[in-house]
Amino acid sequence: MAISKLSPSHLWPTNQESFPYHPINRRKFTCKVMPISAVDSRTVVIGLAADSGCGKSTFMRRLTSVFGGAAEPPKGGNPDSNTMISDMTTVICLDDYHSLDRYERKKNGVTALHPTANNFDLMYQQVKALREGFAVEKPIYNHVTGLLDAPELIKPPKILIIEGLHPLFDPRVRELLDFSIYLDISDDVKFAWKIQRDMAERGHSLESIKASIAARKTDFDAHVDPQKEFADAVIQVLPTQLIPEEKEGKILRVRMVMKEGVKYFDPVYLFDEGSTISWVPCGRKLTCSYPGIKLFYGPDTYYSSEVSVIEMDGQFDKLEELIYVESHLNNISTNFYGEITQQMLRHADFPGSNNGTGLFQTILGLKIRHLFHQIQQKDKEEQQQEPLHHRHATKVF
Ligand SMILES: Nc1ncnc2c1ncn2[C@@H]1O[C@H](COP(=O)(O)OP(=O)(O)OP(=O)(O)O)[C@@H](O)[C@H]1O
Ligand SMILES: O=C(CO)[C@H](O)[C@H](O)COP(=O)(O)O
Repeated sequence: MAISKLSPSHLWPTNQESFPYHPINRRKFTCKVMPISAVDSRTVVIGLAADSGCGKSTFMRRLTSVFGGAAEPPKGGNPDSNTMISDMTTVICLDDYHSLDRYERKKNGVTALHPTANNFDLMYQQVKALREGFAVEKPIYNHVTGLLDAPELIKPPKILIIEGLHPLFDPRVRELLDFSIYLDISDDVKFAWKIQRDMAERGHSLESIKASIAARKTDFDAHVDPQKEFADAVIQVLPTQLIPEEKEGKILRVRMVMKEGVKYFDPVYLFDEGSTISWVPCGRKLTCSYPGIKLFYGPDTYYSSEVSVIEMDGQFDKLEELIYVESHLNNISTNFYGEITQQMLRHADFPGSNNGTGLFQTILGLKIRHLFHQIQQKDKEEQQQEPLHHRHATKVF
């Protein structure tokens, strides 16, 4: 069936057994009513966009660890839940808003990246509700069976992270985000990572990996990639320029593009804010084997927005020596000298810990912590100015 002929009943599963109370189809969407306490600030919402296999889970592990406490699936819930909860954060996977299950997508010849296969109305309503302090019953897309399971209860956390293919696709959802990130992995590197994971860990053949990338390419280019224009920070992962023709993805050139003028976010800089700087730190204080390390910092434009870019090409030999580079970075929002290096050492076994992917993900984690505290502080000040009887109001959705 052509996509244009899909009716709403195809867009949302109506099988009562597998999905007993879908908020949109089975009943009017209601949220559990939760009182907003006088001292709590609202939920801060962060969006992380990337294609599948581009390092979202790894980034999430780095980010949630900055806030402390282990992130775990909801206790006693569906073992195939995609949600991760820690003391401060809840990470929800936007695959849960697929409106077509794997079999319906196949039947209709549509990929999970196409907007038709996703329920953006529900995504918007539920992210908005959580941001405003209401619990929601969110669907679960089961990656094992390819079906939509019964929903799970998500309570409003202090920090909500929505990660997946389309957090920046719908302008209504974009408006709800306090900060957004896009992981932009170049085709060569994406291919190398996919091969490494899907061949080595999942037993897929080279041909099937190539076919899967090709099948997704049109929808990726049309509906996922354009979201990077709207991100507050983009991490671009490219093959190194230190070795000519290197395309294996072993040595990476990683660029962090940071928009200017984003509320509560001051771009990181190297040595001198606003200057253009190229720096090879290898020498007495940093051990570098071939091909070495090169850093770059400077102003630029990105989709007509003013940005600052910081770049690192190459990788560290001794992670503890990262402190030397860290001491020349500014606006990094650390709580103490050496916190970036400490975080990187703590997760030395995560992919990308010896290069710019791990470094910039860690820095963004610290920047998001700073942004969260700033919003909290502002909420507190506003609440103190509000008359007491307004503060104890119970919100009804
Ligand atoms: N920074 C990195 N450096 C090298 N390899 C990486 C990096 N980040 C991720 N990878 C590789 O890519 C694979 C996918 O990473 P990860 O599971 O974090 O991605 P994902 O976007 O969450 O994927 P999916 O959406 O398919 O679950 C990992 O198994 C790892 O091999
Ligand atoms: O791009 C993806 C996001 O993770 C998945 O491919 C999408 O969710 C479809 O899932 P499945 O592979 O189970 O059909």
